[in-house]
Amino acid sequence: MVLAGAGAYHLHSSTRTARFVPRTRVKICGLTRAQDVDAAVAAGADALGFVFYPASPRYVSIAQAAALMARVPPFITIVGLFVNADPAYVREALDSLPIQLLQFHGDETEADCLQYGRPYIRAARMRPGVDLVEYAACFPSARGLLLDAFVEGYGGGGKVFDWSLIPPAFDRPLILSGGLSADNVVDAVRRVRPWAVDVSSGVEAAKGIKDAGAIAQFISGVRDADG
Ligand SMILES: O=C(O)c1ccccc1N[C@@H]1O[C@H](COP(=O)(O)O)[C@@H](O)[C@H]1O
Repeated sequence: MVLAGAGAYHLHSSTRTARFVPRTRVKICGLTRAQDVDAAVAAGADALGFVFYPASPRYVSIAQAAALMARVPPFITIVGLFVNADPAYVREALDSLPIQLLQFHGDETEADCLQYGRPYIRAARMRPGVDLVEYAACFPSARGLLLDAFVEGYGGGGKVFDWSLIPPAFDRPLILSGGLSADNVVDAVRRVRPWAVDVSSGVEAAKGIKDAGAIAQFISGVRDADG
């Protein structure tokens, strides 16, 4: 590996040739409290996720989200997460809030995701038998594929999936999630070399309540793995 500014050259797992990998982006998801937004920003998060799925313990209303998002400084991406939402609700959120990227985590089709004319990432619920290449081909307009473990309730389950299900030469931006924490993120980044990692449960003291120390440790682990 050769260090190069904010990124590094790593051996590509399938071709064994060196490939430049910029620093791994970090998204902290499921923020419900002002102090947790501040902690994620202070720790160096690249993106913050807000869950607009009423069944989630991390659900925030549009009014709550407005207050939380107002704290976010420039150049940190604000992500709105939806699960099989009524399009009118998504539109209301987009009209009222500074959401920069949509995350669709339910059973949405590409047409469902595209109707808002905004950049989006599409969650793939990973379990044995899922063909990621085939799945990704259904979402050519997605800016990236977010890989999460298949869990009841669509996501945020704190469960790790088998990373060997990811095809080695997959050529779309990958956001790795599902049961990540400071304990496994170094290994995850070194093995998968994703574009970004996304975490919710693994940096929580309780559901929807983030732990500032765990967020800082998580991001520090990602930086170590990048090093
Ligand atoms: O966070 C939630 O409650 C949630 C609910 C429904 C769909 C997705 C949700 N969160 C996303 O799930 C993954 C994995 O989270 P975890 O780290 O395993 O808890 C992550 O992308 C969250 O953004």
